[in-house]
Amino acid sequence: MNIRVSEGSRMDHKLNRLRRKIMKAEKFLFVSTLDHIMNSVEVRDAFISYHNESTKQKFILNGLNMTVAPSSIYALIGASGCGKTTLLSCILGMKELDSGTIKVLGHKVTSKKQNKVARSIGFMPQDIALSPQLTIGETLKYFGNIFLMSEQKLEERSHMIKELLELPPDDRLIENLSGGQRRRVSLAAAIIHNPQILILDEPTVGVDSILRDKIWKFLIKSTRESNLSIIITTHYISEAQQSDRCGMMRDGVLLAEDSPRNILLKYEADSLDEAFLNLCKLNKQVLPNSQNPIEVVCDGYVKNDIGAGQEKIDELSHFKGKLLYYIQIISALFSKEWACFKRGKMDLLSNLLYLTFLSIMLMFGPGSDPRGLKIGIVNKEVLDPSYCKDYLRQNISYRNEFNDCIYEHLSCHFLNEIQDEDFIKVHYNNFNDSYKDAKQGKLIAVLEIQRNFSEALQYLHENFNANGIEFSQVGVHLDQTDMQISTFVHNRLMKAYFKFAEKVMVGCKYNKDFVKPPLNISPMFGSLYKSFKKSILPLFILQGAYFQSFGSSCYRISQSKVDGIWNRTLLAGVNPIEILIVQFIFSIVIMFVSFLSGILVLFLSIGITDFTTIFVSFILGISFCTAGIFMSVLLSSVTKNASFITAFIFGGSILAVTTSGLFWPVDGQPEWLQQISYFLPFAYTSDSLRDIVMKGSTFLDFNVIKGFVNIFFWIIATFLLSFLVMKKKKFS
Ligand SMILES: Nc1ncnc2c1ncn2[C@@H]1O[C@H](COP(=O)(O)OP(=O)(O)OP(=O)(O)O)[C@@H](O)[C@H]1O
Repeated sequence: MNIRVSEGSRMDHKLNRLRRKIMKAEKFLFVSTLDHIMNSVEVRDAFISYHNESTKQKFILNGLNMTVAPSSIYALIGASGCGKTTLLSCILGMKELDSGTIKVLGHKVTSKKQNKVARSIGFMPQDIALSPQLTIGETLKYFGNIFLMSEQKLEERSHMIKELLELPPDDRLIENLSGGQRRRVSLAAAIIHNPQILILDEPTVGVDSILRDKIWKFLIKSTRESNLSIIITTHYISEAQQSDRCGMMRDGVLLAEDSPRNILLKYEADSLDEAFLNLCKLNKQVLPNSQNPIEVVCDGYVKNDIGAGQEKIDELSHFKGKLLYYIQIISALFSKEWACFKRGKMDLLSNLLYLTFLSIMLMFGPGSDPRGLKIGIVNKEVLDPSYCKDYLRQNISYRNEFNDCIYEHLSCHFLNEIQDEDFIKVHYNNFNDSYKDAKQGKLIAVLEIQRNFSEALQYLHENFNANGIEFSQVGVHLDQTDMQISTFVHNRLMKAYFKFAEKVMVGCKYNKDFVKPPLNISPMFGSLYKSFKKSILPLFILQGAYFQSFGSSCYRISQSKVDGIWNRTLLAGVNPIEILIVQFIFSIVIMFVSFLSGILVLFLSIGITDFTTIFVSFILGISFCTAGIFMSVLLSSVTKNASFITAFIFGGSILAVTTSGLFWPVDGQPEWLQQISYFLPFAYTSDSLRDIVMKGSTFLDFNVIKGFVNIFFWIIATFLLSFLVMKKKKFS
């Protein structure tokens, strides 16, 4: 029965007929014993389809059947796009079949349930799927740990694999390796735990022929010495000749599945390439739902048990308990995160000190008075400014020697009250010149004082007659382009005028309250002039903290999905919740440091030193960061698209500024927007922080409670939604 077919030689017809008879006999023997055999992998009537742009259904697997025996190498060959990777994804449970069944080591595979035999499988995807910031040593250690290997076994196996695959030194970073070297590390990660089933998606691409030969020898030896089964896809059809069984795939079906020897015989070919070509010609007319022309012939089947990795879990749960299992997995995940994080020094520093930088910027930014603003002065009463200077130098009194009020050059007194540190005064002879400069942006305002300003003021004081009041008024022409600046100019000029008017009143022995507005404004919380920084800057830090926690956690999760390490970790039997717990701990520790340092720097610099205020603000902020991290989990479970995530973060920060009342009170919004603002997590939290800082509110105050309730609503909502999304779509 063991007839050798040397490559290149042609069989004569008689011999071929004889061999076909032998094959039929083998097939008969196999079928009669098939019921008692447990295959490593069984695929039955597998259908899977996608809808393309024109919403036409396209079958990728079209009623496919496949059988992989234990202790064998199964080579899956076929043209690019025929569905090989899709089939492997279904076997691994990453994709769900539309219909049909897949069994791995006797266990039905479904993408929704945790694969019971996950730790018995080793998978090398087509993409590298490794963390570029890890070294080779760290990568192998990571995979060894998540496969629950003991230190000693990991050491032994790493040593053997590194020699076999001729890997570069342990401390070389994956990102600095060549394409071929990366593929070899990826293969090493797939075989490190000595799996019972090995699924390799084009492992020999970019590997030189000598090493390729070495890898094949290793695979063959491994299958002979243990009950390891290997499914390997390859574009090098000649490689498949070394396999025990070969599946020739086209348009989602296996045209043939047999040992290479039998395929050569059956299709009267000298090489598998030729056999594949002959097969394709024969099957040109195969229709989408037609019977699959599969041929099942198996050699040397043996009864099999669940793989070594699974035994290890059972052993572990028996001896050490679930807790130890979690500690091992969580610490493996944590070590990997930390190794990646500490390597990016800039990333580390910017993450930890981001809010401190922001606080320092804020100390000098919003809330400080504008400096160096220029105002134009058109003083028609005293055109020459040096005359005013001389006059004030000699005469600062408002009364003469007879104690009479002097209504003379009062414009000089008024202009003197405008502080030089507030404004630079530029004098003009006429309004038109000043207007031209204002239009070019050289002036922020123009003050126009009438020729008979002093007389008009005297007339008004003595007669209380409204006629001619316009001559006593200073025309203030404001550039309203910038609201903040024009409000500042307005306030400062009003302040200067009231000071001047009060001095005139006192000087002339009138009641100074006469010129005061009839509203006596005094602050209940905060102080009249110094509240702005206190009321607004903590909100900047709060929003900054939210978007830092949201953005950095989102980036880490989606990057692990893009790198492929997310899928590979899940395929090793790790639960997504376990990965997310580590991500959460990692992010919250970073935020703890970043937010604490940021808030301390800011609060102390703006004079908030009360411990309770700092403590309550910190707890509110950290809870808010937690909501940000949960939001990132939700977003990254929906998509790993970097441009969408970036747009979401930027859009979200603008939304936060708009709806938090940071720049404009929420009460100023239309009612429908107010409802959105109070639903989103920004407005109530900002109100709470304002109250904590300005009124000294604590956890028991209503507004603060509202803030916390809003935050916890978002934490719970995003957690539940992420859970639901991940239940449906665990793999990226
Ligand atoms: N999510 C999807 N939506 C639509 N079409 C898809 C999707 N995933 C895969 N396909 C299509 O299914 C077909 C099979 O893809 P698959 O990756 O399994 O091919 P393959 O045989 O592994 O190819 P290669 O050898 O080039 O890797 C391809 O035409 C691919 O474009």
